Amino acid sequence: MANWTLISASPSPYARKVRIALQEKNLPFTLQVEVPWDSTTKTPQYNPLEKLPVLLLNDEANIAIYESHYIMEWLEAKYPSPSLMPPDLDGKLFAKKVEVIADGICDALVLAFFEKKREEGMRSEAWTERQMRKADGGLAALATFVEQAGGSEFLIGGKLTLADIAIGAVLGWLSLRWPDHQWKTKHPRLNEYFERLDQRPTFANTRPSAQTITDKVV
Ligand SMILES: N[C@@H](CCC(=O)N[C@@H](CS(=O)(=O)O)C(=O)NCC(=O)O)C(=O)O
Repeated sequence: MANWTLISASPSPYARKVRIALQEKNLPFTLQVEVPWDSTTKTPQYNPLEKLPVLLLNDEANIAIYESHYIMEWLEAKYPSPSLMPPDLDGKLFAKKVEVIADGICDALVLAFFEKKREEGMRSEAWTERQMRKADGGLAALATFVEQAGGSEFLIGGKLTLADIAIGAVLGWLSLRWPDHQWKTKHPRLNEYFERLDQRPTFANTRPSAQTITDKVV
């Protein structure tokens, strides 16, 4: 096993999925915490898209794996046990669909977050409303999935999968970055599912925290 490094950011919901998966699969790694929005970040050295998470294999090939859903797929393919995917094809595809929605909520909220950082008079309310609408639609979909799972601890097949990790990551980030968002009130069962999931040790020890962005981003 090479000594792996995960380039992460303290609030990152995308990186948190990978942190949880690496721990659940007992794969040791060093956490390298960065502010990807500052010029100090190392991400451009490894990812042409200049985003984290980036998993550095630090081996002779000096391979960098990036894009969180791809890192999750890569880990599951290379280190299938313990598995973080349902055993059946439809279950696997559903878990990936849940990740698409969870990541999509994050994508929309990141866009809304930076729109709000634009100078007065430069912000587009219509753009922000569009992003918040996508996030609310995604949250409603996740709430429906949780309702359909009938209050079970895990979304699919009675065990932890990618679906739970993706949902836990977005809801943990929402709680940190959008504390006034009313999703907990609007979707109480989704919140109950999240609160229980977030007690799992690999969730409890990867909870997001705020970062200070120094550079002017927008
Ligand atoms: N689709 C990517 C999104 C990753 C992403 O947006 N990362 C942010 C940091 S965080 O939002 O996760 O904290 C980033 O590196 N942004 C820098 C940039 O977009 O230039 C993934 O899933 O890995």
